[in-house]
Amino acid sequence: MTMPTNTLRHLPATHLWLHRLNKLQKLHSSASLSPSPFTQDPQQQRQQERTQKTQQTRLSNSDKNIKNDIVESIGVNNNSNSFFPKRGQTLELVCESLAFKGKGVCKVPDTGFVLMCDRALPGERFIGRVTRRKGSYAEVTKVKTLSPHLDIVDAPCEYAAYCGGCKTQNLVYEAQLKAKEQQVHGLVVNVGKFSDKDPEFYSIMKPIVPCDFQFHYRNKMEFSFGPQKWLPKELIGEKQEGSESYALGLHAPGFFDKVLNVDGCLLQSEPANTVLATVQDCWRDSVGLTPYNVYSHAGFLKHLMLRTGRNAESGSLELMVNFVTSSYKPELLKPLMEKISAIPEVVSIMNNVNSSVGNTSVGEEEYTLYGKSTITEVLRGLTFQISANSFFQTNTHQAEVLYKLIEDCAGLRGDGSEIVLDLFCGTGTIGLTLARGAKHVYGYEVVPQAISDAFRNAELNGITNATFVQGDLNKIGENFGNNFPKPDVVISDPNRPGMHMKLIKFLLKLKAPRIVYVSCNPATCARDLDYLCHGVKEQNIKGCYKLKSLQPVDMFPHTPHIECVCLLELC
Ligand SMILES: C[S@@+](CC[C@H](N)C(=O)[O-])C[C@H]1O[C@@H](n2cnc3c(N)ncnc32)[C@H](O)[C@@H]1O
Repeated sequence: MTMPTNTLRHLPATHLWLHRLNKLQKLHSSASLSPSPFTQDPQQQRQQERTQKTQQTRLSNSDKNIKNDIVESIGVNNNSNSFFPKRGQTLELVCESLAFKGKGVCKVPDTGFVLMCDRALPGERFIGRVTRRKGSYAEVTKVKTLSPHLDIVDAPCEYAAYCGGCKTQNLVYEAQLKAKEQQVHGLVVNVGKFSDKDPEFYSIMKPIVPCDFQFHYRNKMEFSFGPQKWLPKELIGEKQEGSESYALGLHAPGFFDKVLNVDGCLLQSEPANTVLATVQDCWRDSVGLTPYNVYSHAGFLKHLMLRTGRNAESGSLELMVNFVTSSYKPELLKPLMEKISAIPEVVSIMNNVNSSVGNTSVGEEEYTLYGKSTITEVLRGLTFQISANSFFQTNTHQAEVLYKLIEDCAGLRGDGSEIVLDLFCGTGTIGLTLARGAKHVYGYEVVPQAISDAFRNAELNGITNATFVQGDLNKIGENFGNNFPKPDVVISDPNRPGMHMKLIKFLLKLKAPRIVYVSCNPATCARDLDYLCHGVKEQNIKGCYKLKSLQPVDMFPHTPHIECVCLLELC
């Protein structure tokens, strides 16, 4: 768990406003943070509330239930009679732990009512203002730190306090790991209903696997263009005009329309930072390169996506630069391309054209402007070709660790006699790494492009015993399972909502000897483990699996994300 010294290098505070901000923060010695780091005019505030309302109504019932379960996982059953937080009320609070989205958990003394606070760290004492009540808990905004957490460190990134990416850069890494481990423990006990009084519990729950590299670990970053730089409240007076106010950077936390201009990101590779700095240097001076406006839908540049891979033969880094634009006008990108293609690691410049009013980065059309259309990456000895929109694990180094754990849990005999079912297979990476020791791998995935990538990856690596099928695992019918033999091992790697009840029922009926459940959301993971092991009482369904091990893995230091690899064996 060492941090390479070069990763601690501070980005130079290139902007006057950042210099001033750093100074201001030092003066206030982290004791005086404004309720919101970003200014909001009333119209913006209303827009934010409307967006959040829409997002809330989109939450499915199961999402709502799991949120309540998560609050329970903090160890409190909030009784609404015990405490009615009023909007605007200020309270002195102590942050106890971190919960979903990295929010700090605090409890009202005496009643134990749960309050969640963004960017509050475990052990920190602060004054919080109640912003809204959300079902069984309320949200507070930090007004002033009274005493900081003991494990506080200087965040190496100058944008850390404002950017939506990193939430805990100012917490020493060991404390980040401890907080993540505690979060998983709470969820497994309270949502998963596994007792930590059981003598076996601590041999099942493994300590979290740290990430060797806490910076420069991301192989893919997406930056957005915007017509206005989003400034912290303290520095709003320094607003710039004209093209100088155009932004290229990361979204302010929770805002799809506000872009914090950044010159570099400590989570991506050094060559990717060189590309970003090169684009920042010249895009505002180039004629016709206007940023896309998410309200008026005018403008050309939508996103800049940077992917870092490795040349399979030489092992050297190679970079793909992908411009997402609202129309196809390659002549406008020419001046940028000339500068970027001179960077030795850049082997591919792509243009995804997305003319829809939505702000997604996948284009209806894709053009290769320079070099090749894919880059390669090596994982567990296999070579993968990655196109601009392919899904690939975003931390390659830690994916090696994760996939080794998955292989160990799968426990294939290696004699080529066993069948593997790889659910939510993406581009087939897990299944393909297991195919060497299996008789046949069957992968299921909803995205058609990922399925064609999986077939191409199989071919590239000379793997002939893998079949990939496109289909929605939330909509499986009675016939699902008729097209493949009974598996010896099921790998299930769903995205954040976890597994649909239809799939849980299918697995309980299928009764494969082993299930390796890989999860990027410990809350839905704990819920699904409960269903598979203890059953679903309301539906009179019995569980038939025993949890043998649960291994949290830190794939994304400084962010709230936690990955878990769980091994279940048929009782
Ligand atoms: C966490 S990723 C795992 C990808 C892959 N196992 C890997 O390690 O690279 C989850 C995958 O599930 C797919 N997915 C999401 N919902 C799905 C559904 N309802 N049916 C099938 N696949 C789905 C996503 O497209 C994504 O590729």
